[in-house]
Amino acid sequence: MPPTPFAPVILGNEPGSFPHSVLAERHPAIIRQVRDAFPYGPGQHRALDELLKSCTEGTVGPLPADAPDRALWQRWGLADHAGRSWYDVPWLWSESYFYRRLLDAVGWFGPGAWQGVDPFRPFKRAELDAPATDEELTALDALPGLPEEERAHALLHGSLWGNRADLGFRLSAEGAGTRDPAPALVADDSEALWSLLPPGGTATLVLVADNAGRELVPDLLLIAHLLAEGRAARAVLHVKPYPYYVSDATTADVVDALHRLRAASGAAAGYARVLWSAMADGRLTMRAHPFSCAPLPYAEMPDDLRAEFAAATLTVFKGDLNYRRLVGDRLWAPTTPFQETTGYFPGPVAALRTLKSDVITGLSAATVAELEAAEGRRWRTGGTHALIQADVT
Ligand SMILES: O=P(O)(O)OC[C@H]1O[C@](O)(CO)[C@@H](O)[C@@H]1O
Repeated sequence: MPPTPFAPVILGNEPGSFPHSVLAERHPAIIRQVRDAFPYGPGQHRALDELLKSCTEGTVGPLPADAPDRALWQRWGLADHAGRSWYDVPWLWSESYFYRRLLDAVGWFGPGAWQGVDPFRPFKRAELDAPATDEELTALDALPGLPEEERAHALLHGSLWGNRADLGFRLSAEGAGTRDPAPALVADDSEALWSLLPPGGTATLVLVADNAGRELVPDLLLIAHLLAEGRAARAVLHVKPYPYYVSDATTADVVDALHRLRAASGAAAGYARVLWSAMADGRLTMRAHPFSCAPLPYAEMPDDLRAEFAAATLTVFKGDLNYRRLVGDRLWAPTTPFQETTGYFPGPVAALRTLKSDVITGLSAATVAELEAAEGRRWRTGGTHALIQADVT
């Protein structure tokens, strides 16, 4: 076996760093926004106050004694991290635990009247209902006349750039895009990806979703195209079992997105019909595995999930957080081959991601030099660059 490459795990304890700003500024802002969005009672306000104090100045505390997932979290690192500063434990862990505690504070896990009320729903709904979503759905009407390969390319890129909450259907150069051209991809293994999904094949595609709203809609459109054109015989959409990282997609968000598509006119409604019937006959299924919200890299996934990914023709991970979990939330040298960091993965795997955190692998030295000369470190976190990477060996 080749030696496992090493890179330091990212922590949030360096003032001035991006991870530190997420813990020190973004998390308090999220608490403020959630508090403003709901008519919570005194108990919830008190719990939010306590969380705010704990996550900014305090230490990681235990889960409530009756939490249904207490044993799971103990195994996922709570036993080791309890009592330590939120800044000194792995950043991925700290962020995940923040969302878990936020749900406790607002009563998501119940019992009680607030059980199952998603504290991020107003933000997700607003995005789905925005006029920009209408524009993006209308843009689909340009697709039906195009050759299949061009439609597949446009929808793959729509799903990729949807991670920036921007469908941006970028048709090939001669296509009818009205937006500014997308910045060049920093890595593009799309040929390898397509090689596993030929038209008329028998592929099983697993798509590990990221955000709801304007990312999930183009993800669903891509799945609809793959099923309709026989590039996938079956698709499995992995969503989160509970609200997470503000906008991550849950089952309820998929239902909302499908309703949004079904209510649209033109080509969008046609895609909705494909999806609706694929769900009815079992060609499209959903999974909400507990590990989807785990504070751990996928290298530590449980056996049942490993078996599921092993059986797929291709697993596609969407978005920044899933990328961090796929390759490991570490400060890799950017030229570390992607395939070296995903060597543990049990089947062919691809990532569609816009760059929103420091983690990066698989770039050429020339690309890194170019990005750094132009932008310093900003290209890593600004969400203006994207990649399609694949390990299909
Ligand atoms: O929605 P995405 O693409 O997973 O991005 C979520 C991102 O939010 C951050 O955690 C910051 O909160 C990123 O670094 C992270 O990976």
